[in-house]
Amino acid sequence: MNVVVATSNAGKVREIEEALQGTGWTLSPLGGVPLPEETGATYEENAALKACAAALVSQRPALADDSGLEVEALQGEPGVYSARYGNRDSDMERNVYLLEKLRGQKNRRAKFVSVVILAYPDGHLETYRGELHGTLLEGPRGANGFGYDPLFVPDGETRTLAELTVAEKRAISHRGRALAALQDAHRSGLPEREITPII
Ligand SMILES: O=c1[nH]cnc2c1ncn2[C@@H]1O[C@H](COP(=O)(O)OP(=O)(O)O)[C@@H](O)[C@H]1O
Ligand SMILES: [Mg+2]
Repeated sequence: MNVVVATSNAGKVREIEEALQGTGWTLSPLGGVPLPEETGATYEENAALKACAAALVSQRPALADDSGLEVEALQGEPGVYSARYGNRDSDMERNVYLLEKLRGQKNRRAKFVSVVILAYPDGHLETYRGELHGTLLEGPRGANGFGYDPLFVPDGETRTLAELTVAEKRAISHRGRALAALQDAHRSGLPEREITPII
């Protein structure tokens, strides 16, 4: 199967390529296809917007991830707005913004959520979800990964996500789990597919 990876986030591309290595699928980059604005209120809606747009334009199956960090002490913020949190332009600035919001806060619990959608040009959608629970540090550690990885220590780990290799992160992460569920569904024959007309 030739699948378009509907993201321009280099960190996600790296993780998706590593996770799907064993599938035998050919993964194609988005190319110049512009992704729609994320106007949805949920990860599911945003992932569907991105995957459907890419599937329609390319006329091939397309895979999109919409994800975010939900912080307990901030009532689930930044959630679906993680990519633009505080209107800051870079991962580093968003990490600084988050640390400021959490200054003096004892409750550092948070979780990552990833929703992966595989959309087909005929309008079929497959949806997979993964979560990763952990705690947020008071300063960044590590240089791997992307986004909020340097602040996040998964439960059962002493290292941040940014101190793990791509394979180590995949084995436990929200995105790794969603992508593993996708592979399981395809290994055991094509899954029941939810039929949602795109147009
Ligand atoms: O695995 C992760 N590690 C660290 N941060 C993540 C991870 N997954 C999602 N995020 C954060 O949530 C945001 C999710 O962004 P979104 O899925 O809307 O679009 P994007 O693909 O344009 O980044 C990321 O930009 C990042 O800040
Ligand atoms: Mg989003």
